[in-house]
Amino acid sequence: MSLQKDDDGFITAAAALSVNDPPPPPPPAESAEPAGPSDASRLLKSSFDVHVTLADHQADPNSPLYSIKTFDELGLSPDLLKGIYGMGFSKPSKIQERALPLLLANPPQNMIGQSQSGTGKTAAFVLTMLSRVDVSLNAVQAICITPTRELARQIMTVVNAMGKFTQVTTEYAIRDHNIGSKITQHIVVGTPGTMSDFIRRRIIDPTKVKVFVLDEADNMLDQNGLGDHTLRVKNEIMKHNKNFQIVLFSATFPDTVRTFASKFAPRANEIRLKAEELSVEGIKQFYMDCKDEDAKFQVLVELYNILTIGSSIIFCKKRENADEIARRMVAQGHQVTSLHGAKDAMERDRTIDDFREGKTKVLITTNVAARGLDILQVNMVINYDMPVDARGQPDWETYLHRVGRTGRFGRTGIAINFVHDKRTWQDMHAMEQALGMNIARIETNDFDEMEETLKKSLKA
Ligand SMILES: Nc1ncnc2c1ncn2[C@@H]1O[C@H](COP(=O)(O)OP(=O)(O)OP(=O)(O)O)[C@@H](O)[C@H]1O
Repeated sequence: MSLQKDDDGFITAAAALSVNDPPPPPPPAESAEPAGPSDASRLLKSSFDVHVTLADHQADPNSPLYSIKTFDELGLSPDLLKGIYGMGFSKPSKIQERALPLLLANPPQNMIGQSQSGTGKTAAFVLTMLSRVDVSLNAVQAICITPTRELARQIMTVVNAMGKFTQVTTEYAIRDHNIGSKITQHIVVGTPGTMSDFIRRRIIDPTKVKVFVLDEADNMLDQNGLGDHTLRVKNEIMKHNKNFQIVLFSATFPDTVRTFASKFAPRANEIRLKAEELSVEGIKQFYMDCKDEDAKFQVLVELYNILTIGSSIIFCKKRENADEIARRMVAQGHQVTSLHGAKDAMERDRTIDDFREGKTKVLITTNVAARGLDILQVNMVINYDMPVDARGQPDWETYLHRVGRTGRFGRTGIAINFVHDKRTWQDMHAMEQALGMNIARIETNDFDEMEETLKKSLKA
């Protein structure tokens, strides 16, 4: 087996896997307004009003946010209901309504759940973990793994907010987080490498684990990615305990991974989406035709000169590109920060916390931030480099996750793709074909038109 480090510092295994081998502040619940405006940069003031009509979306039968039930009907305990209502949730979304009765049923059943980005999958698996904990027993009973520390911290915020009125305790399994010699808290949330390390070193005793959750499950099972660690965690739990519930959630399940997922979580209840259902309606998608690679930076700067947007994320292919673009934008007077796997843990935490709180408004990053991040005020995503997989092929799953950082839970957002040569054109068309939608052109020579188009989309 050959081991290599991926772009974000994870050790990844190139060998095939066999299933038979043995606190940042919570995001505001209902507001899409940027938090805490500052005069420090021209990027910071938003001239756009983002109208959130959550009630309308939740009443529309075609929306993934629609449901016919209330949280009271989903079999949750009164303490958990208090936590949910305390977070400002009034009605379940479709995935919550459909998944929760299956997830909470006894005897426990495995679940493979798919739903569009920003539709509330986290609450579904967090409520499952919280519901299954026996608070009279001081032992790890639920384990959740997710690809990045940023996501682990975000999920923990949700666990703590939803579990606020329960006696459930929590701990992290992420790098550079201080823990004692033994974790006895009920729910542990972390990244796969650290989780498997903690189990191997007996910091976590897996014998009492009842629920094992994989968030961003397709990524966690990917044989070229984090699958090796994930399997190890599962096998450790299985050594001592045959009856635990396996819960897999993601917005995407490519066919290659789905087969493996079905073996990983046998006899699972499945909630699936068709390819044409994957796009989120509130996210308007565009492309900008740039003369060449160098011209992309000029277009980016112009875009930020004319637009005063809420918060935005710019995705690049490599860490070095993210740092370089950040450096050049700062030199031009823009306030931006970069985030990627080469930064140390403390800096990553500070960067994402500042961005979440609205202290910084532009995040330049790699695929480390492509999945799961839930920051409601993000209303623009830019694919400075189109996403491609390890073989250089257009990666539409990553595309969906990246653009899904905006348009959260019915909000509006725009996604802009930079294309500059035949190759990037082809990549963009591959996204259109895979997702069955059109990406509209934005004129790069006429800034007034550019501004008007984007403003209109954000207000739509
Ligand atoms: N029932 C609800 N009512 C109101 N808001 C909700 C509800 N459920 C979830 N939300 C909010 O919707 C946002 C998106 O939820 P979440 O992060 O769980 O999405 P997701 O489906 O996991 O997305 P992704 O695929 O990008 O990870 C969060 O801010 C969450 O607080």
